[in-house]
Amino acid sequence: MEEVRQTTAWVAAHASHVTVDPAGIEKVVESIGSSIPKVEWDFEGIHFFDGGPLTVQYLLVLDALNFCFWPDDDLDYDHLARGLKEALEKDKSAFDADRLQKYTGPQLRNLLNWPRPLPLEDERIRLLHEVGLELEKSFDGNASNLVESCGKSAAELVTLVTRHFPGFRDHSVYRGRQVFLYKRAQIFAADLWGAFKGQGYGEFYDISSITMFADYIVPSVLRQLGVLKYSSTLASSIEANSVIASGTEEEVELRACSVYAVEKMRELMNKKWGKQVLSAELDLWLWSCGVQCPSLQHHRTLSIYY
Ligand SMILES: Nc1nc2c(c(CN[C@H]3C=C[C@H](O)[C@@H]3O)cn2[C@@H]2O[C@H](COP(=O)(O)O)[C@@H](O)[C@H]2O)c(=O)[nH]1
Repeated sequence: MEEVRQTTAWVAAHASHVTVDPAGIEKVVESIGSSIPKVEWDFEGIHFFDGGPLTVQYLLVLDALNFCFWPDDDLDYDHLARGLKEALEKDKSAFDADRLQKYTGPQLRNLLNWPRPLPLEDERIRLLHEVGLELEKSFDGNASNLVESCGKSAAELVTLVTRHFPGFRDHSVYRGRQVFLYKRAQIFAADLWGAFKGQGYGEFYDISSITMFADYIVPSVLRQLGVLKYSSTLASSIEANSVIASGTEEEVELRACSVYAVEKMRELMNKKWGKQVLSAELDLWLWSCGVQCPSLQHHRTLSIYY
């Protein structure tokens, strides 16, 4: 995760479309006071949880598919989390490694009870197959074995996930440098931590090493709060709902500056209030604000990473 912190900080220092405003950070930190509003993991009540290895399997499948809902106006993350939960409740073997390798687009739609093709459906299927194949090859079919092999380290879990599953290697090249975001790999660790309440499969001694999860909701919340400022051209293209191509300077800056800004928020909170705040907690609070405010316009990038 040090790579994520260092490379996103470099982008923030060289960015020309997105600025992180220290005064905006100061204001937000002042306004929330010494404790961030506590948001419970699964505040929506949409996730599968049985307290055992099947939950780990569910979360890996969920985070393998946790990206790009916006091209369909009616689709959002809730549909995925709830759809996969209901599928698993109906059929406990739905996410067995051999089954994951065989799903087709129409079968996935059917599983999620979604009436039309999903955005980036072929990619979703490719990633499901990848997860099934690698689980079978290296982890006896079980995501719980993957988690057990990380020695209760979230950083090690992210390393293992990105080493074994190429689809989780979320990075970009920005002005000749490689930038690491690892959004879905990190959110998998945070989801385990949240679902298992820091115990069992969710026990990580270094959960503080996780950064925020660079998606399309949190940047728009940070902008609304005055933490991020956009150039006028970037602001107009987001307002016009134009697609911002994956890997462009604008897109990388939006994501990297969000990671950097949340790290700065947490540093300031630690300094001001002497409290260890986790980026994962700040993230969940910011994300929950964003999804409760559907009028917030977010950037639109076709990407398998978020
Ligand atoms: N930064 C950040 N991004 C997150 C999440 C989550 C869900 N986390 C769950 C974990 C426990 C909670 O109870 C949450 O349910 C999804 N996303 C991203 O949002 C976007 C979907 O938006 P919309 O199209 O409106 O549904 C998409 O990029 C998706 O990848 C998060 O926590 N943080």
